[in-house]
Amino acid sequence: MTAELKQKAGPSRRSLLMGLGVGAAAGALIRPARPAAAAVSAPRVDDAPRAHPGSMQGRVPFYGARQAGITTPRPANGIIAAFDVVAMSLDDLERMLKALSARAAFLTAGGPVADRDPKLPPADSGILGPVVTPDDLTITIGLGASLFARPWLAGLAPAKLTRMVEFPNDALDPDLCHGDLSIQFCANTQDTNIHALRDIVKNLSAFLVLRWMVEGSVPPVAAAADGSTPSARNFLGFRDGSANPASGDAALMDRVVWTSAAGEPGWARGGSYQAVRIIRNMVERWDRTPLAEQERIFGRNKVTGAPLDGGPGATEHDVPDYAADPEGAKTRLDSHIRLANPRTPASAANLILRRPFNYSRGVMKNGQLDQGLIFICYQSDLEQGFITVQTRLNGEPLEEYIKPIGGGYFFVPPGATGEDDYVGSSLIQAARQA
Ligand SMILES: C=CC1=C(C)c2cc3[nH]c(cc4nc(cc5[nH]c(cc1n2)c(C)c5CCC(=O)O)C(CCC(=O)O)=C4C)c(C)c3C=C
Ligand SMILES: [Fe+2]
Repeated sequence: MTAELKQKAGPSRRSLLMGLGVGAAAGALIRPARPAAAAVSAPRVDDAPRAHPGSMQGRVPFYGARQAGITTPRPANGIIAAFDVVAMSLDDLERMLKALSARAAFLTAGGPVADRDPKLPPADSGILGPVVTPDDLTITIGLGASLFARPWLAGLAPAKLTRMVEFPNDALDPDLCHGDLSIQFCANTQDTNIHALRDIVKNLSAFLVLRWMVEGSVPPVAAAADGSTPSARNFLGFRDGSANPASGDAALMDRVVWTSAAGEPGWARGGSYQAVRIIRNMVERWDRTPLAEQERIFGRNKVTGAPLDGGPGATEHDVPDYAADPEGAKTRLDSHIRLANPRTPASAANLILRRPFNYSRGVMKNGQLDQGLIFICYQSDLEQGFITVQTRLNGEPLEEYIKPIGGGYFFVPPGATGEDDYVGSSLIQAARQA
């Protein structure tokens, strides 16, 4: 059909879609015309999707003594992916770690992609266009217990790294568990994370086989003045992260998050243990549960996030006084926050830094929403941290509404200090000297 004929035939499908929106265009074909007074405001051509309001130029340095993505502010989007490593020797592993660090350094810094040669597959997926925007991307690399089963890494496993075992309320799906290596991607937009994942999958295909991955997000919030990540609501509607230790407090992070030389192989100093749990939420059941019961289960006010023993002006940052409530009249003894952190002198050793994302993956075969929490936490000691806290939570009333289905434990090695270094270099050196 010529352009002239097209014009005579009436508005094109493209102009209908642009001017009215897909739903309105489809509706116009099947619904009777509405009276003019009830019409919605006139469609405008500039109603097309808008660009992301942020500049996407924010950078979080990849190089540093510690890996980024742990105590750095949490952006709105995350992906956690686990891989099996194809490496027959220590040299292979070193090649993989060097290549992975090089890709991560580029992706987090951003810049133009390589020139296009029509005879070759494009160097870049093109998802972000010809110039990769850094978008506050962090790429955090962790190593699983199974990697340390390789003979050439014998005796070098981090002291507390184990394979995740099933807790009583778990229904672990083997296709969503464990892995030799984890990569946590965090950025302002999910496109940036997906671009980075695709880049790594492509450029490291000789060494890394994707095992499982989950995408998540949290409502965007600005970092606190000290660089800590504020709370954000989870899919049960509660503020999550209120009592997180302040990630902007370097001395606290040295104790809670980063491994010291004590009890660990020397190469592991300055790293952190990463516990990942994919926890399905039974949101339909939750949404039929009375508000007061929901609040008792967590031990916090749903709107303000304040502990239940607070007065009218209480805030989410108030510290509950459990000593004044020994019977649990205000904050139930089996409430989530009281079990997770009883706030005794002894339980100070079990602090963890949480960095979760909400996930939503459509509908399950039984017609229920597939939603939940990608629970990710970091600690200097996996046994004292996640494992002890989860053990205290076993049997909590919240279990009626949640089901852990996957995850794994990983050790995040110290960071790469510059372009001539790579994540995992201290491990490779230790293995060569062993
Ligand atoms: C083993 C560790 C934890 C798991 C697993 C976990 C799952 C989980 N948590 C929420 C929602 C909330 N958790 C909150 C506090 C909180 N949770 C843990 C640990 C685990 N949670 C800790 C250590 C704490 C802090 C306790 C404290 O110091 O007082 C809260 C309250 C607000 C907050 O501080 O973040 C909420 C809400 C869900 C939905 C969930 C599994 C799906
Ligand atoms: Fe929690």
